[in-house]
Amino acid sequence: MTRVALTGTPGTGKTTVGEIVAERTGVDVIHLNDAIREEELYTERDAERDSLVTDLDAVEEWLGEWDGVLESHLAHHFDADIAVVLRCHPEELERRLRERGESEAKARENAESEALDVVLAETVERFGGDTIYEIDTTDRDPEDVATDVVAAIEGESEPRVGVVDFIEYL
Ligand SMILES: Nc1ncnc2c1ncn2[C@@H]1O[C@H](COP(=O)(O)OP(=O)(O)OP(=O)(O)O)[C@@H](O)[C@H]1O
Repeated sequence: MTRVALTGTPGTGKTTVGEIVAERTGVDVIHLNDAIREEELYTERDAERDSLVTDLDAVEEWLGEWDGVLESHLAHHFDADIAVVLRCHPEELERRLRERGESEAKARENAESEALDVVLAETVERFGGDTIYEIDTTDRDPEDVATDVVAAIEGESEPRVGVVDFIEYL
């Protein structure tokens, strides 16, 4: 097994898809956001944003030589053999986040970040183009998206970047 970074803007479906991939393949999946809280891998609490400031070095150390699927919007900040970047049209992303109970401001902020390809750009900067599998989840079932992720993990599909253009949302 190798290490896979499963990343994407919040709401693109990483947790949902990660769980399906784990069930289908038996591969170990770490939901990093949970681990950061449970293992106290943070430097401080950001009271204003009601969030934790991740200690990237502490996470790196905690991960050690672990192999499996690392699922988080921060997953691409750590070493991995391949990166899978989930994408979602900003309008659908906003809807998903609102349905999940996020504030309008938070949903809008994430939708704008998705329109600007922020996570993809960060992932390309770290991984280069040859080990990234970008997958559009818009109008798709999580089960179908999981099938694409498994294909990427098992080396049955080609790396690809540049599959969406959401800039008109802005
Ligand atoms: N392919 C999909 N189609 C429709 N809805 C989806 C899809 N994937 C996930 N969802 C829904 O969107 C919401 C967000 O999904 P999920 O929590 O898996 O996203 P996430 O990327 O892990 O977010 P976060 O980074 O905040 O943990 C959930 O309510 C989920 O049911």
